[in-house]
Amino acid sequence: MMTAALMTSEANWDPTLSKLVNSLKETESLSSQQEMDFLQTLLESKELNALVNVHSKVAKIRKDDRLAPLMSSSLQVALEVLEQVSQRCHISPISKEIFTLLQKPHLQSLLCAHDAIAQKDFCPHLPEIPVELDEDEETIKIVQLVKSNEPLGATIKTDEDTGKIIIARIMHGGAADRSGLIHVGDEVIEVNGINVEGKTPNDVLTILQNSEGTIYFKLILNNVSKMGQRESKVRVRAHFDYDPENDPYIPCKEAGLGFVRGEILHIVSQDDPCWWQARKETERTGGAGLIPSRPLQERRIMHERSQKYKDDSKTQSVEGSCASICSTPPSSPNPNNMCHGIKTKKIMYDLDENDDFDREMIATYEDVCKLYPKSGVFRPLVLIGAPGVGRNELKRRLAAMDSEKYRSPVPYTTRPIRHGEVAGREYIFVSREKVEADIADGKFIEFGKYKGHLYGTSGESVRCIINAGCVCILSPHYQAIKALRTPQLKPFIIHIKPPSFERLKESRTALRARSTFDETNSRGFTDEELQDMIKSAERIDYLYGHFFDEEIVNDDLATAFEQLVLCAERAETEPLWAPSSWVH
Ligand SMILES: Nc1ncnc2c1ncn2[C@@H]1O[C@H](COP(=O)(O)OP(=O)(O)OP(=O)(O)O)[C@@H](O)[C@H]1O
Repeated sequence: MMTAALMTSEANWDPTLSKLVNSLKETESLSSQQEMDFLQTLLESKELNALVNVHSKVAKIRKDDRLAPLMSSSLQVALEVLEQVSQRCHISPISKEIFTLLQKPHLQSLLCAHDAIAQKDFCPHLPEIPVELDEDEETIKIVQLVKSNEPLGATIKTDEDTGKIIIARIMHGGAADRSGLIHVGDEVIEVNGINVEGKTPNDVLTILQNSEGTIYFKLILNNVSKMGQRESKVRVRAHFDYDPENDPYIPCKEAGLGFVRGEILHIVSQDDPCWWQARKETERTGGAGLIPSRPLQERRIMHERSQKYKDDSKTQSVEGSCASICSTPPSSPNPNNMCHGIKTKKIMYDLDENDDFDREMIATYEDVCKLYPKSGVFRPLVLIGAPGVGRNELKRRLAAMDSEKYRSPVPYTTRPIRHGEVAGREYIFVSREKVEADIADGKFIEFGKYKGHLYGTSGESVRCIINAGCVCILSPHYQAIKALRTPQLKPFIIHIKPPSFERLKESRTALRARSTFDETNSRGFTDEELQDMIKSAERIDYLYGHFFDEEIVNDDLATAFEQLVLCAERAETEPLWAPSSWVH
């Protein structure tokens, strides 16, 4: 026979398939010749035979205990080891080697593939066989839950079309979720024997609040969404403070999750367009809470701003008086500059509109990932702060501590070279045309104008320092944050803040600080300048607070410097949260 001849000629033909083909002609129940032909073609196909062969081999290998994986989370373990050894890299060469090895993308991909196989992630995930339900037939279920101090972790609402009470959401990890008995979309018919038809969600809530011990729900199951909800892996950094107690629109205050700006949140569900479910990264156990979704929060901010602008236009705000932002020219790395009395001047940055633009930026949540330190490549340290607060003083001290390691780029200027200056030491002296062209090409990370001359720092000079394996320290004008915060530079940004007015005055007087608002640096700060410093710091915090990795209050200089050294060490050795776009 043709079939038998074809099959026996193939050395690796699966015997089960041959048997099936041979038994086909004996099958009388298949009356249709068309069906017989179809089956015969399928069973004789090379593709099916190859698949069956692979399957048999995998099944055989899986029986061999020696090949059983020891664990299915090797990548996770590797990342944990990475985190541990990262703190020891600078003291142990072995740790450093392990650190470099574990960072290799090939090794991580290998572990990832291993885990996928160990978790049998290759098995097909077939959809559940649908239960054939009569259209009119409803599945009614009595669910029994014991009331405790823990909230139920579910919210209800009135269905807009039917007016029935339905389960609106189940909080991840909450009591309802863990019970596995209640699902989104289930219709509530009775609570503790009380029919809820025609009642509002608040009525139902009152019934629940007044119940003691066991609570019975009579539910009509929603057959569509019985599948378990999967947790998303998204982590975000909150760019605003949120307190559910003060939110009149949250569907259920008790289910809300409050947080402050800068906290890292694990978003476990984004199913609802308005209310996400999240957990704090630092509190890994317990149920999730409700937070406003990004689109909802953006709409709220837009609304608040339009209200504020309306009010502002009525009462000419004093804001206008601090619209022009002052800063010193990018200071040179000349070690002589470490002494007081060097030329520090006011520069009027031509970026006032930019400042308004920053105010327009809608900061809600930023997707973040852990950024692991790379040996030999240091993140630039960026010191942001109000003019005169002490950024350059701290920068100079860091460079003085280890001048081989901590370096600042030499700024460019269009002003003529002065007596005693060395080209390339204090400044790189260039023509106005060149600076203007470079600014237009986006080559400067910061620039400003003073007495008709341009000053600026080029991105290239920053990259040179990084590529030389040094830590680049920058103290730019705060508007430079946007240009600096790129996946290429991955800066570690520190806000140097002034202390209270009293402490500011006391500390600056004690060390005979020189005012940077005075061209000749011949006097101390006036009270007004110190007040301006505090106001300016508040403004910087308002505009850019969400971008800061750390904050240092520059009260006692020695303490502030110690904190800066610790920050520098953290940036070098610890895996830290950073925008996802910097990691992927
Ligand atoms: N914690 C402190 N206590 C006392 N004096 C300080 C402190 N920090 C800085 N100073 C002094 O304050 C003055 C201004 O500091 P610095 O030049 O570093 O300010 P800056 O932030 O770089 O200002 P600008 O942006 O205007 O250049 C200097 O004389 C400095 O020595």
